[in-house]
Amino acid sequence: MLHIESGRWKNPRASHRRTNRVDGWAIPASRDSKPGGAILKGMPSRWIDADQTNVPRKFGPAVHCHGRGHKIPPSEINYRANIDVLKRAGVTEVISVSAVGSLREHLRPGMFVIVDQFIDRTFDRVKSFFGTGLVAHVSMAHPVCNRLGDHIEAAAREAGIEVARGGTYLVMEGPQFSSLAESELYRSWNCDVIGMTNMPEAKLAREAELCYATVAMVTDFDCWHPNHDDVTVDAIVKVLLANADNARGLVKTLAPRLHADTDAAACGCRSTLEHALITPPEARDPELVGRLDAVAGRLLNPR
Ligand SMILES: CSC[C@H]1O[C@H](OP(=O)(O)O)[C@H](O)[C@@H]1O
Ligand SMILES: Nc1ncnc2[nH]cnc12
Repeated sequence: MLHIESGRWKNPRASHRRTNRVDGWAIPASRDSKPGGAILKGMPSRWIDADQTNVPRKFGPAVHCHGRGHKIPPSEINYRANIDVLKRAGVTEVISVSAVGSLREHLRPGMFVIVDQFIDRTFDRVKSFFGTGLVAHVSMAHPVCNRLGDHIEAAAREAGIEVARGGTYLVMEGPQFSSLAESELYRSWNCDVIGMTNMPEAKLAREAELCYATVAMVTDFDCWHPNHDDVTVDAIVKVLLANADNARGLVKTLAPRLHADTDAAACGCRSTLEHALITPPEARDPELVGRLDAVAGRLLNPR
């Protein structure tokens, strides 16, 4: 529902120019294929959704991946454009704040879960920046940044938020919610929470060498719990609104911690492409190489 990605930028002025030059990934043709609303116009002051999150200005851009007014369904989000534009903006850390259903008794609505694994059951989304003309295989063994997870956990505890560290997020295609048989299947796979948006986002963030973490805000018990009603949008929105202060509190507490982290630059997430490109330089498609100037610029156009 409220889904933002935040990070820090190195040089807002320069990134603004670069963003205007290439408006998202793959030169989007329509307004809806552009990244989420808050980042559309490219002005740094508009990227920060201060009215929604009170994100301190220096913290960086916030992107509503469903667009303003929640008009874009999970399958239609241009995940590549969102990540590409964040990379162009100089963002280095992406934190996804996502509504999820709980698949576990102990993960109750209102709790925040810092997930550390995903099972990707989506099937109708483009999942890579790479492809014919330049093939890359990055590791997704550990899909989230543990360093960011540590900061989020510490910030949540400081802000007095009930938080669980670790958990597996099942990403379903949607937009319909799960059947009872599906919900039970995911529980039997030891999944902890379920949502519709974190894939391919986490994969693309990894390809773009961004640190990525998810704060999953539990809003419901999906449809498996005998003592709770089946999930509805109304119920989700109610829980989200009741927890908006916690989400704001977390972001506020987190921002100074991230800025003070002198280990960030050496984080392993920043070099995931190092041994991932398999197509030799002479066989690469120049057009694709050109489009990858932000995502893989560190390797393709070393300074
Ligand atoms: C509003 S119900 C379903 C919707 O909520 C979650 O979105 P997000 O991850 O952006 O918070 C879920 O994944 C669905 O897209
Ligand atoms: N039960 C659920 N299933 C899928 N996505 C969700 N987002 C919030 N609750 C959800």
